[in-house]
Amino acid sequence: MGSIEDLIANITIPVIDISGYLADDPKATAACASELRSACENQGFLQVVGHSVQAATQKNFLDAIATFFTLPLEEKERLRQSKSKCYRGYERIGGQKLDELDDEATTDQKEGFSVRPERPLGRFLAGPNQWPEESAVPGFKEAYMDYFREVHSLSTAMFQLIALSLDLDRHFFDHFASDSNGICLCRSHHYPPTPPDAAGRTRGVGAHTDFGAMTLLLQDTVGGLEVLHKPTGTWHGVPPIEGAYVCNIGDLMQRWTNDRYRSTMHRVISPLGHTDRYSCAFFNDGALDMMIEPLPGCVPKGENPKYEPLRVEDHILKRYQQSYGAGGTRIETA
Ligand SMILES: O=C(O)CCC(=O)C(=O)O
Ligand SMILES: [Fe+2]
Repeated sequence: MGSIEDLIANITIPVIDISGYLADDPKATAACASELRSACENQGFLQVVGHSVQAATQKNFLDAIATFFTLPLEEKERLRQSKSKCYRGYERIGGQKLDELDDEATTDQKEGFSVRPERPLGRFLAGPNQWPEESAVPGFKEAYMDYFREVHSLSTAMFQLIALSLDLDRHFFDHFASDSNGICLCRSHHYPPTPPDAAGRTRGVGAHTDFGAMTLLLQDTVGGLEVLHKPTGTWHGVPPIEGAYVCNIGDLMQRWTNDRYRSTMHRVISPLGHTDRYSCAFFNDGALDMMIEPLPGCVPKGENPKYEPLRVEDHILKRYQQSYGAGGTRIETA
């Protein structure tokens, strides 16, 4: 048996090439489903390469968000999320606190911009997006929406692969992943660098698990995302692979699979020196009225499910209230 140091040194985040699956090759599909199953049952994190999102779409998008974040704060604040009544738009540094491990934690040192499917104002999270003037960041909205469409389509394909990995019908999650009332969120982030003389390591995003079912994260080449290996309590960097998606299971999917697939704690350490980091997380959390109850195939014979059925809206609303403060539904009208 190896030592604990060997174990820790050998912890890696698997990289899965899904090109064969996307090309409908049955053998490659079976291999991808099996690799995905193992990643979801163990680390709860993987990186996806050979996917369908065009490199040019990613590049235009990353360029567009970098330009957006250089706007003066007053201009970005005009699009602030709290004004939108539906969690869309700009979030200044410190707008969200995600650390579940430390009650005293400082707020996250990141700014963000959130876009969701365009909807009339009404239910929780429904409403119009907020955009800067076209002249302020030319091409921003178009680059964002092109990216949104492509990553949403990849997310649908990933849910089909998750279905196959659980020996379910390939289309089992289609309704969840592509419902026209779905509450997807495409949130871009900017992590300003920590000055070299700043004491300690700065929290970009505090330790947390994701709320929803599955996240697809595009990160640039700077690095800083770390994943917790619970048995040893050690943090492991997710090495940036240009163009790849970091894919992770969220709390809703952990519950759906009766704890078979893992929603793993992760955090971001701010970049040091003079480098800014940019990333974008795409969360596909189904539609508000959907019920999540442990999948029959995930409950061992003779055992009861570990969880009661749960409505997506009840779960997501609670997590928003925790991370944005008790006034999770607080609306600023100014
Ligand atoms: O920016 C990153 O690398 C991760 C962001 C994240 O974990 C989140 O938005 O939930
Ligand atoms: Fe996260």
